[in-house]
Amino acid sequence: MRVGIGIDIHQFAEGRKLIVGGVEIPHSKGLKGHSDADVLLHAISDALLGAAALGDIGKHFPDTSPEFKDIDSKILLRHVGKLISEEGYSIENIDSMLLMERPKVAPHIMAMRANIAECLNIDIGRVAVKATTNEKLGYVGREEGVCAHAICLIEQAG
Ligand SMILES: Nc1ccn([C@@H]2O[C@H](COP(=O)(O)O)[C@@H](O)[C@H]2O)c(=O)n1
Ligand SMILES: C[C@@]1(CO)OP(=O)(O)OP(=O)(O)OC[C@H]1O
Repeated sequence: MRVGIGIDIHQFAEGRKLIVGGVEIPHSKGLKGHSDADVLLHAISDALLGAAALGDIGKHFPDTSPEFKDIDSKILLRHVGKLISEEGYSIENIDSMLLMERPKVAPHIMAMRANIAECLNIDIGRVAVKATTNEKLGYVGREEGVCAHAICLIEQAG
């Protein structure tokens, strides 16, 4: 068994959609990035790549490449899932945590888990998404940005 960790941070910006876990969440502002800035899917992608020692998302999807401009991060996560399975691994479980002051994401958690499970072709029961505010402290508390942490376990398939 191998463990992986991923952390991502994106800044809030006016005029952007707020997309987290592949779900568009109604809000006055969204997250800024080269891609759709899906902070949760990026943290999960990095955790999986880390578990297999395959580098990080910046290596696989450079933010200098026009190919990835405004890309749906579900496409990136699907690609990471494919790399993991090509290396002979299956995913035991993924746990993740969003640090986000606002808006409340609880109503969207099931949809996020379903998106992640679909991208990785695993059972939804293997995917957890949780959220906490930052109690108004720091950049998260000031609603300047969002942070996501993810960990995963993978194992040799078969
Ligand atoms: N963006 C968020 C943040 C939190 N939640 C949910 O609220 C609960 C309480 O958060 P605290 O930071 O006050 O502990 C938390 O356990 C989440 O279920 C949320 O939905 N969206
Ligand atoms: C996903 C990529 C590529 O479009 O862009 P961003 O949306 O800026 O995301 P980030 O988490 O900063 O790094 C990975 C990038 O390569």
